[in-house]
Amino acid sequence: MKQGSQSRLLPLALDAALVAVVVLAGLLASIGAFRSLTQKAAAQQREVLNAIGQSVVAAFDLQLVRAIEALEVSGQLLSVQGQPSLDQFRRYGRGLLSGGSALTLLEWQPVVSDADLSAFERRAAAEQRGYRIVEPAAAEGGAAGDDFIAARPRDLHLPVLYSWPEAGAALGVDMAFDPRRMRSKLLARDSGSPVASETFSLIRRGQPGPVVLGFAVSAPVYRAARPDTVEARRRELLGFLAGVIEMPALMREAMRRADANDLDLFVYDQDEQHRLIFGAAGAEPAPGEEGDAVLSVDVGGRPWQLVLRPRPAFVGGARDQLPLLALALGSLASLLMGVAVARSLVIRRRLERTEAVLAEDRQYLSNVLDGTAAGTWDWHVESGRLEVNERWAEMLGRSRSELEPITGTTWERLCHAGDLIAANDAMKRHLAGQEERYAVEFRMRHADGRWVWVQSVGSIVKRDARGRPLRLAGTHMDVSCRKAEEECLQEDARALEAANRQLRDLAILDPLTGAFNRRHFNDVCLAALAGAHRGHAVGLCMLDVDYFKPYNDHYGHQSGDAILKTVAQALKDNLKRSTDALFRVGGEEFGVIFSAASAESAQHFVAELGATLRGLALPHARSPFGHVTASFGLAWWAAPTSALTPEAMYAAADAALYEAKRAGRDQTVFHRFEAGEGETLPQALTGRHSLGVEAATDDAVDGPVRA
Ligand SMILES: Nc1nc2c(ncn2[C@@H]2O[C@H](COP(=O)(O)OP(=O)(O)OP(=O)(O)O)[C@@H](O)[C@H]2O)c(=O)[nH]1
Repeated sequence: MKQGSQSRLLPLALDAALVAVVVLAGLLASIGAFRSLTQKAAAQQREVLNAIGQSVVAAFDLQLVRAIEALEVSGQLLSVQGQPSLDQFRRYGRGLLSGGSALTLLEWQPVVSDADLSAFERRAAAEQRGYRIVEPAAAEGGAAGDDFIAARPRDLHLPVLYSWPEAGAALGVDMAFDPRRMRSKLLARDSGSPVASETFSLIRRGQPGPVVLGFAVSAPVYRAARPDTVEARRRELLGFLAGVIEMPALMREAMRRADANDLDLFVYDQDEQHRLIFGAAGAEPAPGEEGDAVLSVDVGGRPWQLVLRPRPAFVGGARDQLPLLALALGSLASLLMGVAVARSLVIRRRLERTEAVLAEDRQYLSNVLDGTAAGTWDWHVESGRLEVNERWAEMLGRSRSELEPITGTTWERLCHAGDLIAANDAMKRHLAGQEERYAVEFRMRHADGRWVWVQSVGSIVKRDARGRPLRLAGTHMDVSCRKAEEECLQEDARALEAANRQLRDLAILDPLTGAFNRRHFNDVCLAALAGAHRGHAVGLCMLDVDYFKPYNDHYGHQSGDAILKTVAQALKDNLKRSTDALFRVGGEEFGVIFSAASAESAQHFVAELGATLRGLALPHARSPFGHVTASFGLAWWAAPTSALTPEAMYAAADAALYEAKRAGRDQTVFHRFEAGEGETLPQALTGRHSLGVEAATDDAVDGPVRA
């Protein structure tokens, strides 16, 4: 039991494992496709981001480049011209700040030594009223208020002498106060080219409001055209033409572009601890995340890093749904494939079970066929092919291989010609639907030459779409033994019938002459009367061979028998109708019952009998007539009724015979009875003329009953 359940569970477990493998493989493939598509989508997204990034950079880079180039050119020009005058500077300012430049402020910052500072301040104040050289009171000089103090003493001062526009400018502020500002300026001095500062809070004296972040691009101005060496540049430095750029203004267009694309923009200054110098409002500045587009820009010698971070809207909008779709469809397909595999496995298991049952049935059928020793046949109607088992051929003392190819013709060739028609008829009746089963018995030729009786039973097992028979199958049984038994039985029956017939003949026939015996007289007489009662006349003729005793005595008993036989045969030959009958009622006495429509025909009939006997001319030495003669007593009833009895008939005919004997023999006495006459036995004869069986004795054969 346990082993059985294990053997059932094992295939189930294998099936489940197979389904799991199929589903898993499908899911893995889907995940693989998802990942590859996701990577592809991410790459595409990066490309899009980079393209947007380029556009964002382009939004401010050109302005910057223009501003820096303009500052450089102006710086070089001033290097040739020397210190600019106020008017000259204003012209520069007007020119540089117009035409889409990123610059919002232009300053002239001459180099002033600490010793010259006071004189310089006085000269400047003479030109610009109230001019004072100051610096922010706090170290971080980004305040917009007036919290300024007189410039502290230092080796070198860089006071803003001119500013364009003047409003909000850091006029008079000594830029040397801030080492950070100075770092870029000194770099510019040494390199001979404009250098951007790091970003800082712009100084906007007298202009309250929010701190504005910006940076300055400082172009060095030398006393002569741009010196070749660093030492010469340091020595010849006249001052700086500084252009101020406000970050919000510079980045406005870039921001707009980033915003329009659902991107957050962050700008980092890479030179100093990766400082965020510009960021989208509300967005959390964070180190570069995966998915960010990072671009590097050179801003007047300072490396900036732009980070574009996709917002959820960008990710959602740009995200390709294909990977998710592929994952979903792949997973669904895997599950469906799993279901399909499971279904096919279930069907296969079911098929296996069905096949096992079928194999069992086949084995059972084979056992039954073996047990019954039946041959099987399977007839393919269209091709005529006949598939048979080995037993089918063995029945005929042959093997299948020696009969191959086996077709309907093979069967016909082996079948007895006398049985073919019956077999074919049975087949036709079954094919026509007249009989539910094809069942027939026929003989088939055995290899040793004898005939084997075969019982063939079968039926249609396959039809085409239109119901026409395609295949018939059935069995062959060797029924030779039964047939032989039947034959014996039939022979026995025939013998029995013959014996019965003989017995019946013995019972009703006289063994010597073959005429009906006396016992049967009554039956025949009654039958004749039954016909007579339907309105026909009837006659009974009794005849007795004359001088028969002397014949026996003279010729011997055997000759006497021969005479009796000859006489009986002659009388039988003269009978006219099937209802006419001859009897031997005693030794040499015969009776003839016959129909005769008239008295004349009855007499004629009897006369013919007499003539026939005479015609035989049988010699009789002891008869006065010289040959065998007989006396006839004829009784004829014109219209007998039911009252007429065999006894009365016999008595009447016998009486006539007696008269014929008395009258001299070899003659006929005729008694004619009209309607109602001679139908009852005269009282005196009652009991003496009974010819019933009980009255018949062997003694009676020895001599006629005489009245
Ligand atoms: N051979 C032979 N003789 C028989 C048979 N039956 C009866 N007989 C004989 O028939 C004879 C009848 O003799 P009868 O009755 O005297 O009559 P009959 O000699 O013919 O004289 P009538 O009838 O008066 O002419 C007897 O001798 C019987 O033995 C038989 O079956 N065979």
